[in-house]
Amino acid sequence: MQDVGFGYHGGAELLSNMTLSLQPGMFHFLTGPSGSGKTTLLRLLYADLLPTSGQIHAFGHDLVGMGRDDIAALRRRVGVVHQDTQFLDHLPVAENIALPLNVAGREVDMPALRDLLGWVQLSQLARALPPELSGGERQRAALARAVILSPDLILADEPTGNLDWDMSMRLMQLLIELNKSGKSVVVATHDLNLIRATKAQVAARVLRIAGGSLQLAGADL
Ligand SMILES: Nc1ncnc2c1ncn2[C@@H]1O[C@H](COP(=O)(O)OP(=O)(O)OP(=O)(O)O)[C@@H](O)[C@H]1O
Repeated sequence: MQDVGFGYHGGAELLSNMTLSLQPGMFHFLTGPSGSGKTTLLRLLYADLLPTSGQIHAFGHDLVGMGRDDIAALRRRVGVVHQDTQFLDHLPVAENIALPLNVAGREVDMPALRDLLGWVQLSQLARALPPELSGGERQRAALARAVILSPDLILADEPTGNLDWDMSMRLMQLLIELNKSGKSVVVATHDLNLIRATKAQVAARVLRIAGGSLQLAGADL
């Protein structure tokens, strides 16, 4: 993104002059105080919001002025784990995870789905309904759903928000594995301990939003 500015409803700019390049295969943290605009920046990255000024290019396309089909194609290359994960509560976990395939009009590859459930350690809960899951299980299901279309970029918004330390690190481990397999990962979090623990395992770039601008955080986290 180049010189991006954004304000909700055409109001005052929440984010200003943001220039950012997400490198393929890199792990990024996005940090900053509550209300600084982390979720807003992620939403700009998957074209859920359009910038008020500046340009955003993703996978060689300019997001501003993109048609609906192009945006749908872009979204298939970006997996999002939302802060407040929503599931269809009447459908079992496995079917919720497979939903993006159905939406994209693709066949469900059952062995691949079983592998994915195993990877997030939810095999035993494949037939459970979402309200029966713990917070950590929900977040792992959300991650599985975000990666089922094999996206190139994974955006996770406070994915460990309500989880205890062990469960947070388990989830981060999955994101680290994805990154090591070549995916770009962006994790929004204000948990500096989580950032430190992750940086001990993977080279990560830490970006901080402060006063509406984006800065590269130093080693002094
Ligand atoms: N849909 C919206 N309409 C108007 N204002 C909004 C909207 N969504 C967010 N905001 C405002 O924009 C600001 C940034 O919100 P955002 O959710 O991006 O911050 P954040 O850094 O992700 O916060 P947190 O860490 O608490 O999740 C806040 O002041 C928020 O009230």
